Amino acid sequence: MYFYRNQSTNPYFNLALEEYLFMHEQLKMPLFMLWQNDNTIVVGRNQNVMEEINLQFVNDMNTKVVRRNTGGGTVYHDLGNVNYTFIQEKDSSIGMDFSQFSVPIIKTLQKWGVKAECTKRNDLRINDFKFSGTAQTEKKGRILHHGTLLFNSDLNFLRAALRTKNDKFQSKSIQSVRSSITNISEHLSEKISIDDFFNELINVMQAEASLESLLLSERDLSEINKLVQDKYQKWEWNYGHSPGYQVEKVRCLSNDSNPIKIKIDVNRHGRINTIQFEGPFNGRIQIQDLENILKNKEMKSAVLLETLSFCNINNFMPEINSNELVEMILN
Ligand SMILES: Nc1ncnc2c1ncn2[C@@H]1O[C@H](COP(=O)(O)OC(=O)CCCC[C@@H]2CCSS2)[C@@H](O)[C@H]1O
Repeated sequence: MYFYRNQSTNPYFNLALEEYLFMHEQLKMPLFMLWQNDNTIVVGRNQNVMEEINLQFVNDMNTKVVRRNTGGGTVYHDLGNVNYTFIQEKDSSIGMDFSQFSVPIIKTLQKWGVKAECTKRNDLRINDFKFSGTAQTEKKGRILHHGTLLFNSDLNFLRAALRTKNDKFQSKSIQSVRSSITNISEHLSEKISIDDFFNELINVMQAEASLESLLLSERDLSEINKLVQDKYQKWEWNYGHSPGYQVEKVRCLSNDSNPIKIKIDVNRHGRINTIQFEGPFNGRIQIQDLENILKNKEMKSAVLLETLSFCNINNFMPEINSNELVEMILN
């Protein structure tokens, strides 16, 4: 089996690398890769970012948001979380049973006296608390199966980043399955570092199949970086790609305690189909102008701010602060 210890912690690069390894015909298989992302939310292919994350917190904390190619829910990664990826030919023995990929992880934890179990959804749990989520995809007779391992992540940060408001969403997007979570390190009786954990996992894998290091060429790296530029760093993929949705939310301006109801219909490219404001502005002709001006604009801070400044909203509706309005629309 080929092994790649990916040292990059940049999520855009890492997801591009995974896609490249999976799609590249000439690369060698089966492959096992270990990697980490620094401070990142990773959403599933068919999810709506706006429905899954606390955008305000994520922006304030400079957390990156990136969409992956596999289905399933939203997870948080930091340097206390380890990711693994298997890429191999799909033989008939796998079928829909991906539990075999958790065997090395369960064995590694067993060495330290920790009993982990694989659920029907292929989550890994200790005493019913989840520490690993997995997802997979298949193409051209190959499968990619990957998973997270919470070793000593910041679980409070994780909960805050994934905490959502009570806004009403309607969409066909896949919802995350929220669970009670735990870090592996909480269950270890000896002091074991994340590097020890990496090394033990590699030892266990080595005992199962001899590992040969995979080397990437300059050409591979330049193709991966192209994928970063063209896809993984782009708003269009990470935010815009969500299935279309409608959201209804209630917010207040800081200088007015009357609630404003905002109804937004967003298409599958992240653009506003229609937007309606109800409340203190009811009946004002200018609000209809505002609703029209916002049509077809991306649900993106810079675009909305530019639109509002272009139409000089503060001249005709001085009670509205553009920054505040954009926050209300997006968050
Ligand atoms: N890092 C991490 N590990 C395990 N569980 C997590 C993590 N972050 C959040 N969660 C919990 O899982 C649910 C979502 O569970 P859900 O089952 O909906 O989604 C998943 O598990 C997807 C796993 C994707 C794995 C990929 C591997 C490499 S790139 S990402 C979330 O609401 C939290 O309760």
